[in-house]
Amino acid sequence: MSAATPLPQERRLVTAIPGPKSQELQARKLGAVPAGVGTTLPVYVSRAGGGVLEDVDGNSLIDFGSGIAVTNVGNSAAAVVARATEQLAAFTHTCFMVTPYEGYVAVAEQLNELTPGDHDKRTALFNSGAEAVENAVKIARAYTKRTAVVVFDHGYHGRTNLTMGLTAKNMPYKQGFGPFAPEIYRVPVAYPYRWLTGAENCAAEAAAQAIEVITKQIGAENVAAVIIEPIQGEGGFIEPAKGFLPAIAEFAKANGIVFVADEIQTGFCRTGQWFACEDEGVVPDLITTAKGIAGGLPLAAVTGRAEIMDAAHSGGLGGTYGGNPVACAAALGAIETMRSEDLNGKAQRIGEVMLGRLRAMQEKFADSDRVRIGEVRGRGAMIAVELVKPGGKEPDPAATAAIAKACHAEGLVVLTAGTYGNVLRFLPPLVIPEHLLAEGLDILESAFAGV
Ligand SMILES: Cc1ncc(COP(=O)(O)O)c(CNCCCC(=O)O)c1O
Repeated sequence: MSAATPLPQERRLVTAIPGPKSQELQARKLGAVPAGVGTTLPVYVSRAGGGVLEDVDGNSLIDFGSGIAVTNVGNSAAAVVARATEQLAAFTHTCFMVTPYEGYVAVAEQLNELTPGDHDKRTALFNSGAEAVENAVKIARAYTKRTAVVVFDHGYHGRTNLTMGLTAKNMPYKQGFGPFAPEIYRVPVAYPYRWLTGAENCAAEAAAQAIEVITKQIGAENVAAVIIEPIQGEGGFIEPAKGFLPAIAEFAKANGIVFVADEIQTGFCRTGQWFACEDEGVVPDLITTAKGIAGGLPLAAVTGRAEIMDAAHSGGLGGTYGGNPVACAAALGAIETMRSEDLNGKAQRIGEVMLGRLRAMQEKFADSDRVRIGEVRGRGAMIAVELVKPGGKEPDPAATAAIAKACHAEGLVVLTAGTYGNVLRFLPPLVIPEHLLAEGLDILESAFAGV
């Protein structure tokens, strides 16, 4: 079948998962790729689109992962393919720092318009999320002439040396790869489910603790930037208690600290809004984006207040491939799709369906003597369940892994997350048909029952 043939939106298992051809390819991978490049599910994909991934053995799997929150518009979305194909045939690379091209400027204009705040903005494009975060730090330091960077418990920001230092969880991201950059400081985050005095005062108490660390241990006048995910992704889809983000943003503003929202996982309609900061009306000084930006092509960005972005001297920002023309064309196609298909509305609907079913499952398994759903949380199509052992809040990473494995065997691609490895996260493409969403949740419920 040609790539243009639409994929049947169905779960179809014709072999065990993974099938024989995938197993052959996995054997080749082990002989060609280092073990450090892990694999969640060694199923080798041949085609993908809508809410499914087709593998080399002819199986069709339901996708609750979107390649880790990337294919929001669906794999090979029509507008992405059309624009990227046209660009591929025109030119593939000139280096925007050498001889520029309109696509980069057009993407920057879109991001300046779409991101929160109606102030004058500028956008610089890069290739990966970590690269965007690295550059947000450079820009904040250039603007403030300060060096300290504040990040939060459970935060994740990348795998480069600086972003490993910004990331909280040691394994698998940091172990053995130090030393890490200096001038990085970690403070508490308002994690309602695990806040020791309960969720009610979590936001105020966590903000007070974070601000005390900044003022008493670092010196607010020494801090260039605070960097926070509006919903912490790899840390376990932690929604900071309402009020926490505005309190941190307000403190930053009052102390000349650049407030950086890392929306690499939450951005581009994933949470039912263009950007998750909108939920509490927070307007960041800088925002980092990637993942959903270009329908799967590698592109990342720092967008922010013009006076801050312009603090970096001419030639201080860049890189060979930053804002590659094909990736920019794909991004324009992705953003066009987000608008034309109302993907914010679709994400909100996915959230309604998933939260309803998962809360019913939480009730159904409330008395299980094997595993329980400690919390159902998230917004839009960024939903998760935190799994705990019966009788309390002790994380249950083993049950989490077992349930994910059972889902994989039944042709449902799900991902885990969390500092304690006890979070099942759900990131379906925003274009997933509702019947596949329902079927995926049925598979999940069966996996819970059988753990
Ligand atoms: C908030 C947030 N900031 C930064 C990043 C980093 O983005 P890159 O494009 O992976 O560099 C992420 C990437 N998250 C998925 C990492 C997967 C893995 O490497 O195991 C993120 O979620």
